[in-house]
Amino acid sequence: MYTILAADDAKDTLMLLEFDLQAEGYQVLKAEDGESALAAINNNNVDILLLDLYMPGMSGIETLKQLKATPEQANIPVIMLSASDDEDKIVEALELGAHDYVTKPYIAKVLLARIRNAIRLREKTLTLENLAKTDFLTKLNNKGSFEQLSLKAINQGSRAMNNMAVAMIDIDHFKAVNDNYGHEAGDIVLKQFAQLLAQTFRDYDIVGRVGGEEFAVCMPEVNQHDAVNACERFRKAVEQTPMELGNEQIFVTTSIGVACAQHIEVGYDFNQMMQAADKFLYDAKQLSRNVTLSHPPEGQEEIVQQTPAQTTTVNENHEKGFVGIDYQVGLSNVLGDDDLFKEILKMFFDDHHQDGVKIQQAIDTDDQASMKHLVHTLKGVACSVGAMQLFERAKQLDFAVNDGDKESYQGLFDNVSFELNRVITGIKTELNIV
Ligand SMILES: Nc1nc2c(ncn2[C@@H]2O[C@H](COP(=O)(O)OP(=O)(O)OP(=O)(O)O)[C@@H](O)[C@H]2O)c(=O)[nH]1
Repeated sequence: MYTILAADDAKDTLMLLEFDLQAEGYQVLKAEDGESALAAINNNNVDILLLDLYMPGMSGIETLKQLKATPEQANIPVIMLSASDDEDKIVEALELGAHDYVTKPYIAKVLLARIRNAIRLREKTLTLENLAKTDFLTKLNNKGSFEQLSLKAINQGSRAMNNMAVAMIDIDHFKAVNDNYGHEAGDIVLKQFAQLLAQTFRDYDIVGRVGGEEFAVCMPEVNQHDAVNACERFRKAVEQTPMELGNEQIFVTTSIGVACAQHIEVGYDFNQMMQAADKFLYDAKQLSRNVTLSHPPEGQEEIVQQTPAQTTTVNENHEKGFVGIDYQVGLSNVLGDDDLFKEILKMFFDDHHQDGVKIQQAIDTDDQASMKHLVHTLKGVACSVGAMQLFERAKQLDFAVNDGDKESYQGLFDNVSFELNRVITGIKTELNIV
């Protein structure tokens, strides 16, 4: 149902308008001066404003100017009502952005037709506004809209609002998803990830996609403890929720940085808070990934929530046993001794679950010797436990290391890391390692 606000100082006109418009099924709000009209627009979703030119206090022209100066309200169509034939005023109103004008006493049939016209404009404008605010792929708020809504929450709620938290959320090793499954599959993962994000947070949290594989949540009225808990709930949900890629399911993980502020006031620098959350996200990526990181509450250690292993994993073989491992190949290497093979897998887990972090460090510090040792060892043990995909990927990186082809290290390593995470998580799950 459309809501029409009628602003006129003549009570009889207001009554008549209410009667005619309600009969057509519109919801009608009434204001007797410009100030009350603007207040009513602030507090309601007004679709059309019928605005008298001459009112005591704030005139129709002044009210129109203020409305057009408020970005979120500037697109509400305004139909001026005028008993005068002051053509200059009517022209002025139209030039200030009024959609139409109607002379009083009005003819109901004509006024209703003009309102229907204005409603068509309103619908088109709302559609365009929504398109401009929405991320085309995930249908979440885009970056601009996320920031605008968060600022609005600060400025609207500031009198009552004590706390606010912002989380920056990034999918781990997303490039490897694209590389291994294709860009289209990457898009499907982004959509499902976004859906999970919108489902997990509260309705009044503001959720947006702020970069390629980067998302953000603004949580009004939340203290740090609750914000970190909410993010942890989401991080675990991601870890446990299969992303459906047609015949295949893959699992991804996510890293999260959370920044909080207390005693939020009008004009609070939201950008600063986003930057702080971004910094924690960066630290989370450096630390291990699949982790939520936030600043310490007064006098306490940094808040880190983490599961022991990263869990970027694909589980298409899950029901068959250890993910990413050809069990029969590994088993045959120990002459079919099942218990011994499981012990070896446990040793593989103990010795190599941090290899991803170590190799990344070696790349970052250009430590060729460590790189060579780590990759070569990983390649060898991957083969001996039957992790054949991991073996193939480590082999390619090993070649590049031997050739000193540094430019390709990071790309090849991302593939190794992705596969290593699958294998490590599979072993952890199958052997119930906590
Ligand atoms: N499919 C798809 N991929 C995207 C989109 N936007 C960005 N990407 C990809 O996201 C990847 C981001 O990779 P990186 O910034 O290297 O980060 P990452 O691989 O997620 O690794 P970490 O963040 O360090 O864990 C790039 O490969 C981009 O091409 C998109 O809309 N669709």
